[in-house]
Amino acid sequence: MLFSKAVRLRLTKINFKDFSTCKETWTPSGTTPIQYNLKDFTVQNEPTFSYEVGSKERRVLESTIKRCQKECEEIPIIIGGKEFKSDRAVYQSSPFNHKSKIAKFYHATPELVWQAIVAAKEARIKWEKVPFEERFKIWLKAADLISGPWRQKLNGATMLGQGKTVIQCEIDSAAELADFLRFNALYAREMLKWQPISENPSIIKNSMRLRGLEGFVAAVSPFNFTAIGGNLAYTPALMGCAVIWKPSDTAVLASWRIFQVMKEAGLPDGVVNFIPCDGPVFGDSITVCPHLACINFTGSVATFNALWKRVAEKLTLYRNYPRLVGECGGKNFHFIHPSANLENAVNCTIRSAFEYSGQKCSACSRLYVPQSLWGKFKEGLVERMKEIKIGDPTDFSVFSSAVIDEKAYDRIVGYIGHAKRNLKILHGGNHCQKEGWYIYPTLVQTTDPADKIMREEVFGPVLTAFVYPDDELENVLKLVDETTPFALTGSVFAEDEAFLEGAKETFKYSAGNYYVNDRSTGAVVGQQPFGGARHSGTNDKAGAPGYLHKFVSPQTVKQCFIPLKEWKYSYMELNK
Ligand SMILES: NC(=O)c1ccc[n+]([C@@H]2O[C@H](COP(=O)([O-])OP(=O)(O)OC[C@H]3O[C@@H](n4cnc5c(N)ncnc54)[C@H](O)[C@@H]3O)[C@@H](O)[C@H]2O)c1
Ligand SMILES: N[C@@H](CCC=O)C(=O)O
Repeated sequence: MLFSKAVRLRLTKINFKDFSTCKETWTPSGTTPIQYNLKDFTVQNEPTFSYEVGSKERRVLESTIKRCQKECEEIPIIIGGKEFKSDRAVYQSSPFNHKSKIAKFYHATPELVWQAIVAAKEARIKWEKVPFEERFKIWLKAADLISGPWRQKLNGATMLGQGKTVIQCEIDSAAELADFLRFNALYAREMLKWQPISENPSIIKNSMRLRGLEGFVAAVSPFNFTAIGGNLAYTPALMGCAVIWKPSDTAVLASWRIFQVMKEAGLPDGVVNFIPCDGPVFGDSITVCPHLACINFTGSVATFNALWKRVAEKLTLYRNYPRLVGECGGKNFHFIHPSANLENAVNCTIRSAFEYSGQKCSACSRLYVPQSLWGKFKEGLVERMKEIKIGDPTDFSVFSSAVIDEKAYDRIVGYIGHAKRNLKILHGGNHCQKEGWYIYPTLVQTTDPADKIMREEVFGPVLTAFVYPDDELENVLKLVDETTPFALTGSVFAEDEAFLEGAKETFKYSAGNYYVNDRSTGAVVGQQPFGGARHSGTNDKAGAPGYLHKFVSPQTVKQCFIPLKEWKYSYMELNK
């Protein structure tokens, strides 16, 4: 059965054939009802709330957090709408209080992964026939649920599970997630409008239909952005694919909330299957299936390379060439020109390097400052770093919290150890794992611009500065471009227009998201489509229309209305 009883009841009230007149209203609690004309809807970025003391949103979030902290929620594996468990129980705990378990879940066995593939393939047959307008309806409803009644459930799960402060939750699990759903529905609608030319449609009619990918899509998501998991799993579904979604172990609760919202919005069972699993077990299971149509991945370069290699080894096994969409790591730069506005550059650097403890793929981790500005720049950074409060994010006065888990803690501590032994630590360098995985904001100075700390992704609150002689500007620009294999984000700070023009050319391939006089983080769906090339990924730009093309296999149809009465060409007759 394609739809649950509740969804069937809802669908019978709506005439899906006449979308030019269909206006449906959803009323998320506490928000103004939004009217969508499904043929011509427009969308806007979801505004973020302020969480002032005494505000309604703050009260609701605080009570959600309390409830969530009291229970350790049990989360099932979901295959074709049915719940499963395995004997491999795993717990998600708060990074800032590793004794506090917030969720118990189960790792799927290879057998369950295969069962999910079968369920997805079956669900796809019916799902692909569901008209796009009907899919848009589900997506827009889900976005409204996220803006309204589900907002704090998502924010609470992201705060407790991934250690994000309220503003970091709000821009991720509320705004970015709702934006992905609404903007992708809009982009899909625009995509449908394009049709090939039919010079005389009464003789020949050309058309193109957008088919979902044949087989199944495996969505594999990282821990650090709740919204990215939602985009990875549900954008292929919007385009008619069926998905098995492996969330990150350290973001399971927030990912589960997305799954619940999409179900409530009316997504039929089996279209997206929720499969928590050990990473390599999942990778090995999906890559031996001939029906693998796409891996939609975000995470580290090492994991994406491992998956790519597995697919390459099995290439002749597959019915289709699997599409590999991968957004990976970064080694993002802030380049300060002598003409820069110092205060802006310092503030932007603090936010980019230390918000969410540097655990954004876009976080600034290498800084280039001219000798002429270094004294004041360093002073400005250190002054602000002393003011940064690190702690439990349920205390709304903290700027950032602990890093995600022990593995991340050990990796970052390793880089700090390297800096202590070989470089100069200007501020910070301390860490403590007693209660949570705490690493304090750290500023390092290196005289070797090719040191490993300038080349490798640290993914923590460690910023390394290289001070360059003002008269070496051109060489340093080239150095910035050539130092690392990554090309995700980068920012240039300058008031000198001629320099900015030149730098834009030098850095043409150094960053997929290039910023001028702004921080290297904080891309907004629809405004700064996100992704990088080189080893930062396949640069398919989440949050832009082109992304959707990865999940369709278009079919061109030419229909002829005039029978062919002669097989010979006329010139053949003339030459007889
Ligand atoms: N470019 C972007 O848009 C973007 C966005 C967010 C995060 N990132 C990157 O993600 C990384 C941080 O996230 P992470 O620590 O969750 O990354 P990760 O690579 O450790 O894990 C990502 C996902 O892959 C799974 N996994 C691990 N091994 C696997 C395997 N062999 N087969 C299949 N799946 C496997 C994990 O369980 C997880 O769900 C950083 O490198 C960061 O830069 C990039
Ligand atoms: N899109 C986010 C980064 C996502 C990766 O972690 C930003 O622009 O800061």
